[in-house]
Amino acid sequence: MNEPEFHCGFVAIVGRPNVGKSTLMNHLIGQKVSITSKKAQTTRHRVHGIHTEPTAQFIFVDTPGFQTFHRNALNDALNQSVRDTLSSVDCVLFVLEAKRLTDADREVIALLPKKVPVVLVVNKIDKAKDREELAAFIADCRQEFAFTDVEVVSAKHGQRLAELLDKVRPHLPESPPLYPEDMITDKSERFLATEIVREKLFRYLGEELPYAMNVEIELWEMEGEMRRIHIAVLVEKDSQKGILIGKGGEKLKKISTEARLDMEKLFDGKVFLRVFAKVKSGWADDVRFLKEFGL
Ligand SMILES: Nc1nc2c(ncn2[C@@H]2O[C@H](COP(=O)(O)OP(=O)(O)OP(=O)(O)O)[C@@H](O)[C@H]2O)c(=O)[nH]1
Repeated sequence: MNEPEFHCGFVAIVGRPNVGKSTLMNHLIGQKVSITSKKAQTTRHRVHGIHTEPTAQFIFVDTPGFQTFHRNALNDALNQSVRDTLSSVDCVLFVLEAKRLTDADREVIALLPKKVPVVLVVNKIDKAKDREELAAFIADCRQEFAFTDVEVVSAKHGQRLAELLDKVRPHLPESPPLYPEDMITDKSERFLATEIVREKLFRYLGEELPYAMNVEIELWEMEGEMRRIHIAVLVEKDSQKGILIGKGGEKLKKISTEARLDMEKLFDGKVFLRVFAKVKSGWADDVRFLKEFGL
């Protein structure tokens, strides 16, 4: 008897910040690997999540959101990285929030590829239950772009995700699996550690957080079973450093403690974590520096 055909391919998830891309990817691969928060722009790096079935493997690429307000080298680099991602995948999932089509969404639509199938994913349908309104919304969206297919989902509640996969599967080329079956992510512990710190920064600094901020690992050592980790938070100005540290160092302490607890859970071992602020003036426009981040 012949072996059944195997299909394997890359799927990009795009959309403006906050539409639910990370939540969607986490549910599609069945485990939390990308950090979500209420603030925009938490996933700055390209990451892979993998979903393997008996005859197919979906390799998801989570792309950064778009920043429309601060135009500098950092954002140009982010947009370029989105374009590069979209031209190199087998299928694109374009995510929208149900009944919300904004100018920021249209900016993303403008970058959708013409030669790659694009499935429109209308997310957060738990917040938009009226069927007729939803149908009218989808019809409006179809005026904006020639989507290959459409699916309505609730990423957060895991609704209609199997149906969504059914619409992606036909676009995966015939190929053996590229990753081992039990692998759900190719992100390293180091990357996950910086994502955890980034999430805490968003949570505790909120609107005060400068967008041009990054997180860098300065030290990563194993001491027996314990990980010793030093993480620098790069800010542009001394004043931002002050905001980050907080009165009597309270804020940074809280960020650091919570990040450590999350890391210990994720890595299943003891962590000694030091998080500190560092001023790197004008770094957002320094493209050479960005390259060190793989952007
Ligand atoms: N009600 C509802 N909320 C959702 C759903 N999916 C995601 N969210 C929420 O929307 C917010 C943003 O979700 P994320 O997954 O971080 O969004 P993102 O598009 O990855 O955002 P960026 O990383 O900023 O690009 C979070 O508070 C999620 O809990 C959904 O199906 N229903």
